[in-house]
Amino acid sequence: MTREPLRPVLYDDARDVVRVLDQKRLPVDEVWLELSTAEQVAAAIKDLTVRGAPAIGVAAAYGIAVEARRGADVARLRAAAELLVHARPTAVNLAWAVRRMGRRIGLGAEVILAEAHAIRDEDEAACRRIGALGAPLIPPRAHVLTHCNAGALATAGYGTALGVVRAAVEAGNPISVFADETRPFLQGARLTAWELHRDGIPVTILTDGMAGWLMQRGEIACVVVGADRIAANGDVANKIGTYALAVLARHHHLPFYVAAPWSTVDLGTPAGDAIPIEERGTEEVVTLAGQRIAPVGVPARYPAFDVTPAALVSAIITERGVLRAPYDASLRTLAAE
Ligand SMILES: CSC[C@H]1O[C@H](OP(=O)(O)O)[C@H](O)[C@@H]1O
Repeated sequence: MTREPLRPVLYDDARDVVRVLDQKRLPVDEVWLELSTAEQVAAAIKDLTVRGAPAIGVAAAYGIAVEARRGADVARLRAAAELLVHARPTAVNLAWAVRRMGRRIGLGAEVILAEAHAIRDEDEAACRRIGALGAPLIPPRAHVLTHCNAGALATAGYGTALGVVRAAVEAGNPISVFADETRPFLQGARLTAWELHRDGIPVTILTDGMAGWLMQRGEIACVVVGADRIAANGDVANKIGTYALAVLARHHHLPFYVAAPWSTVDLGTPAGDAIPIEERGTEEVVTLAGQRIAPVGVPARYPAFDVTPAALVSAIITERGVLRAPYDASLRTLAAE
């Protein structure tokens, strides 16, 4: 059963607030927060209240629009843009959205809000197109492995990797999903499982590290993940753990697909080694639901993303088309269109 489409970032025109579904609270509580300043939106991006490359771009766009609608002058709007663009470093969608909004600063609140709405609407349309182009790649009755959450919760709606899943199901392919829990924020166990279960799509949670064994047993047909930044050579930054899945998929001769809107492609970054990788506080690693799980005094690491070399990517599914290697050429060709 498919319910009301899930859209995690909305704008209330009547009350001039940005409404975000608090993804720290899912799946236990569905809590909507109302944000009225750029500072509040930046904080919500930083603490993963709203997360996912396209979703944080949409949130930042509305963070500038809400300031404009509440009377901010050009100086304040530029300060808001500067604050928001630095909220997280890896997902290029954030900088892309803020840069696009920056070109509207000075043109009036209605023009600015209309641009934010356009960014939101275009992203959901891109996700639906990605789904339509990606669905035919999924084998009949496949068990699809995904990592983190590249679903409606990570976008304006419908999702990228989960958009491919949704479109395959809508096309009548009775697939099911294995969702890596994706420590430490548990985007898979908490968010992907919640949104697919909500849509009646079969989903099974795996702990991180199980996928290799299931691949070895022939229980996984393909991998479909999202992306936070795709470099000009096709290298892909995505949630930490993605690279390991790409290596395993290659070892087991399984397709490894990346689904992302064109706003995630960054032709200004030549290769993956130039993508800034966010290092988050290690409190998230040594605690689980607020409970300490590691000895005090033992250090931890938390790079929030890794980079999968283009050579391990079977195809990049965008709304402009399905790209194949060599990606430097295929990305350049689509950019020129
Ligand atoms: C559709 S992009 C989703 C992308 O963003 C996630 O990171 P985070 O949850 O930290 O924002 C992850 O890398 C997903 O693939």
